[in-house]
Amino acid sequence: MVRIRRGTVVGIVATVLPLVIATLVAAGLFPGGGERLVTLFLIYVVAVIGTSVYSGNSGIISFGNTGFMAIGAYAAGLLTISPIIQKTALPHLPVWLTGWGLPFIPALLVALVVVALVAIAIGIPVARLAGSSASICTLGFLVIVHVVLVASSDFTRGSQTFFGIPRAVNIWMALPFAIVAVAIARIYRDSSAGMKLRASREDEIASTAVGVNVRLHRFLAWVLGAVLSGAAGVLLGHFIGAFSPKDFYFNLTFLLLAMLILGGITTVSGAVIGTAVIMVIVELLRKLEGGVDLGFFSLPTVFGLTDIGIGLAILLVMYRLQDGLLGVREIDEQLPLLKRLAGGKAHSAAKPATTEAASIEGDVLRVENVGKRFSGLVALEDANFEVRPGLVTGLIGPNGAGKSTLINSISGVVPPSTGRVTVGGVDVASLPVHRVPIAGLARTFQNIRLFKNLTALENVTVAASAIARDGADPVDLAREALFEVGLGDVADQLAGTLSYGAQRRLEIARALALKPRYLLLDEPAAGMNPAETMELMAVLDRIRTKYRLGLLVVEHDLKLIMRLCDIVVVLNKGQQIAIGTPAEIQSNPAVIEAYIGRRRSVAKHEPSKTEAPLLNLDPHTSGKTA
Ligand SMILES: Nc1ncnc2c1ncn2[C@@H]1O[C@H](COP(=O)(O)OP(=O)(O)OP(=O)(O)O)[C@@H](O)[C@H]1O
Repeated sequence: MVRIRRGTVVGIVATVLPLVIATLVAAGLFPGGGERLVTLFLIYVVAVIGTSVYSGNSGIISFGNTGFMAIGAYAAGLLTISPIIQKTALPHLPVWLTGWGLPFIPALLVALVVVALVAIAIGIPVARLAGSSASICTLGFLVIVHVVLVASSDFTRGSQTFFGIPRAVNIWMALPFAIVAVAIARIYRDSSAGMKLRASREDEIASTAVGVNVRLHRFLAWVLGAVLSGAAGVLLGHFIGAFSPKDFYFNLTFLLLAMLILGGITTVSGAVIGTAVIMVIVELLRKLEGGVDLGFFSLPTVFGLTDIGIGLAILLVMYRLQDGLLGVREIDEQLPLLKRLAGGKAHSAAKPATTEAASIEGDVLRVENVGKRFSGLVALEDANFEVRPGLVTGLIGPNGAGKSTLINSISGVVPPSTGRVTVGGVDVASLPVHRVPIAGLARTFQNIRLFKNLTALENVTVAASAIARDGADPVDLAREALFEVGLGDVADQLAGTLSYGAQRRLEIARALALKPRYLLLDEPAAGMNPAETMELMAVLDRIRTKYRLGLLVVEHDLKLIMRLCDIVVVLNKGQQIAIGTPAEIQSNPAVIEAYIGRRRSVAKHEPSKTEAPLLNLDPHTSGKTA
């Protein structure tokens, strides 16, 4: 079930209020031209929002939504066109399509079913793609729709005008559609599904690592956006009454994308603002395009002035504001008054986690003969060890030893070439990557991989919603995890604006929200100052005791490893060379040789460094030795 929060409702009201006011003003004061213009604006709002549901949340620019508008317009037009006009305009129409003459709403519903079926068929391959490949695919779809419409002259009159569509859409018809489109898009954006897709937009690998099925969510957004675009096409068709395939091609696509990008692609309110701004620019420039005589000065006709103006407006806005006029946050998340109405800052008084430990005794994480080859390079060979609940296992080794490769293999990000990883007997490698966290394994990354344009709370909520069951609210679970790492007070800040140490802890909170049995930490203290490292150690020590979590920690900071770990595994050049307690590892000749060998080769090139101790693993006296 979709939870609709107060903030979402405030956001919807704040976004649709200007639409309602514009409608009332146009209908009351400017019947005729003004009313027509605002009706077109409302239809464009539906169209731009259709594109934004997929493009804004996934970060993949779609050129294909205009294709869905065309399908909607033609499908509904075929059903609403009067049988008499149909006989003259489309004499070769198959019998089963003739004489329907349906009212607007039933025709709209049938057209939306057609659009949804096409979107489902196209969405299966499109959802598998990311970035520019997906964009090119949507462009291909637009071209195909155009060519099919031109070629299917029995149904569409080919490239000639398809006329006789009843003008069933006026301002009062367009307004509720625009309101519903805004509401659907905003509810989707704030829902757990929308948040997951936005997370994948920020970092696909990290989102998969917290249980997001990226393909599924891309697919859902694609179909939802297509249906909204289809509705916009039906509205436009029944507003203008006559159209041809070129009306739903590159020009319209460019116009809609300009509206979306200018306002801010990631927000619903940005889509509405962008639509309004571009409509104003287009109207002004269209008046100037044909030349204007001001009496003392006359402007000549400038061909293409409107398109040039739109292009310049985008350039100007992007130059100053990379994320569009509104940026990455909705209008109600920026204006203090609306923020207060929506509930303001996150309640920092939320209870710290009291949830029972998820660890189950006996569910050991076993790494059995794990190896990884990258083409000819053996990055890792025959790693064998266990991680037990409530214990901290350290993974150390010189640079290039294979530590990250091993963590990636265990967490499923890079499938191992040989061997098995099991949790309580379940083979982790046999699971899709996004199921690995649900099996009890969570991780952080060597280079911080947060969803930077999502708040701290949203970052953690994405993970919490992967495991929330029995009506548990993921937001509450996320707040608990934030408190656990001492970030309760910054819940509403964008992750990218947090300090480095806080970002590292936020990654841990995000992993913790998955309620894992095992937490894999890839260099959690990298780049931290001593105070931040101490704070981190306290957090790690607390959570492993509290939840009986099994921790596997990769670290170059041997001081931290010796203080924190119960068991240490040592890798060198892809081989597991030792395993034992910190004291055993400290006196292990193979380990000393691995580190000393490295120091010797460093010393050859940098003689001044020979004065540093070769290998000092004493937690009380060592510095960073690797
Ligand atoms: N995707 C990849 N393709 C090819 N080679 C890789 C890839 N990832 C890692 N390697 C290689 O595998 C070896 C082990 O790398 P890995 O990053 O696991 O080492 P590490 O112990 O984590 O090093 P560091 O401490 O510097 O992070 C290195 O030789 C590295 O160049």
